[in-house]
Amino acid sequence: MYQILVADAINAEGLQPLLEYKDAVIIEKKVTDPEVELEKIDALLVRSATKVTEELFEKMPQLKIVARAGVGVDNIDVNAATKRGVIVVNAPDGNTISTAEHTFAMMAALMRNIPQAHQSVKNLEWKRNEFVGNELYGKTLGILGMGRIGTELAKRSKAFGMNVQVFDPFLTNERASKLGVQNSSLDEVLEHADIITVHTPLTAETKGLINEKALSKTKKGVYFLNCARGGIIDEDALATFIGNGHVAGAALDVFEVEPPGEYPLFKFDNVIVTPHLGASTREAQLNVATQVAKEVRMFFEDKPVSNSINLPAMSKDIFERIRPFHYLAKQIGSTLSQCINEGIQEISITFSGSVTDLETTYLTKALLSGFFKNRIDIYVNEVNALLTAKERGITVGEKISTNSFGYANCISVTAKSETRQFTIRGTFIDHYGPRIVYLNDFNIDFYPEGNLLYIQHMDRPGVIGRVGKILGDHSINIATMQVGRKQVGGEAIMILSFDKPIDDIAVNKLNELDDIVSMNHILL
Ligand SMILES: NC(=O)c1ccc[n+]([C@@H]2O[C@H](COP(=O)([O-])OP(=O)(O)OC[C@H]3O[C@@H](n4cnc5c(N)ncnc54)[C@H](O)[C@@H]3O)[C@@H](O)[C@H]2O)c1
Ligand SMILES: O=C(O)[C@H](O)COP(=O)(O)O
Repeated sequence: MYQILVADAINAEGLQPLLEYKDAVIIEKKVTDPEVELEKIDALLVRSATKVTEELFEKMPQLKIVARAGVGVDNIDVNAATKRGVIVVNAPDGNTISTAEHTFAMMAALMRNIPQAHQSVKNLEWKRNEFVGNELYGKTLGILGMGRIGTELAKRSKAFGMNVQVFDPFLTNERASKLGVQNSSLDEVLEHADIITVHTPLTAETKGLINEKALSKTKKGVYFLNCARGGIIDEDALATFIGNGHVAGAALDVFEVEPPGEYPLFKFDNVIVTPHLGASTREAQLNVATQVAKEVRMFFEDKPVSNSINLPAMSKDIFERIRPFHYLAKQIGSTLSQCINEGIQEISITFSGSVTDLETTYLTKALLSGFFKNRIDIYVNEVNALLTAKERGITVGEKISTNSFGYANCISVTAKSETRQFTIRGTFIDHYGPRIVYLNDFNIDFYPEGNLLYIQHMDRPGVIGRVGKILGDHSINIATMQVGRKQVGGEAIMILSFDKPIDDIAVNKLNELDDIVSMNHILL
């Protein structure tokens, strides 16, 4: 009998597929409840309240699946789950509409002072002049993160006559024009928007996306909304800019620490808040609970799950054969994604040599999952990679070729954006491991792992030395260095690897060097 622990408040009706499952027993208790025998639990169902940490995994040796009844998995240590072979599933689209509607409601309430006016009338006051608001009509809404929720919010805002300007590094102009929004840089949105709302996942990259520097680029009188995750807008910086009158107000549904307790932003009348209610509608809760309950049941019935975040659906035997290429494909995808920081329209993958004996479609999906890692919040894996690409308007092509460029096997990938194309090739060499052997027209040879710096530069005497000196001056030890060039004195590339992450100050110094054309920090 499988023991399923429902640790957060999950809609009971949605749990029906599990309640009806004769091989399972449902326990509705917190993970901290002393009555729960954590060591016997097979499946864990959570929302955002329960933190599923490495420490918790250690206490749950029988755990096989964690299901998140919602989108954000930032409360789950997915790497720790993967290491332990625990599958993680979520419900990516069940609460999209509810969250977009909540964000819209917060925006309208903020612009018309509704919470403040409501409280005032209930205090037996009648201060009509104090609560004069602003129309949404004609205002520019800046959306940072144009995924599912950003897109639904844009549609609603356009219906209210707003101009919508968006920043999402992975959005193509073609898709933006289909959605009727203006595809812009972060700075353009910051400079022009009257209201700015964030809808990215919380990742290392988006933490503090709106910080003091970003706030100082905004118009005086700008409004901010955060119905995504606490921390995307730096709360201290926001408090400073509300305090000095630059930011006219903010509406927040999420906080860096939840519940936030004594909170500096609460002292401002022009900050309105809700307790993480974005997904709290009957419809969304029924949707997400049903989705995850079905997924968990499918998993226990040995059927493929569709919103799995971290594990492939295949027999152990086949997985062992494909594993080295699976790793190579993922690293190629992730390297490619970090080398080309713009919206991609097309990804073409060509397999050649011995790898063609294997299930190449699975490798294509692995490559895409590497590509989407850090770009979107749904931890794309082999199960949902193609669908995700389709949803993002990316055409994916796969073919087999007899040309393996002299290697025993080769995976060659070309990504096309609106302005350019980028090709990367990798191979797996027995007893040696995965290698990237071609990068954007240059032959090269490096191990795709760790902290890397990809530098495009001019092949001039002293460039390598100057790079080495700057890194040395910042006490940064170069572990390996590979160089490639097409002709003497022409364009060249360098791939450096480091034992530990390199700091921004050193990267900025390197960027100042004359002969450096461009630089990408790659974390694999
Ligand atoms: N308040 C709530 O109750 C609630 C409910 C649902 C989701 N959320 C939060 O909202 C987030 C977004 O949800 P979604 O379903 O729209 O996710 P999504 O994955 O569909 O969209 C996220 C978008 O952010 C973009 N992005 C990633 N990094 C970026 C960056 N640095 N700058 C700009 N854009 C970037 C991605 O390209 C993607 O299009 C979730 O991650 C979750 O944390 C909150
Ligand atoms: O990421 C999500 O799905 C939302 O933040 C909802 O979180 P909740 O399930 O705790 O309401």
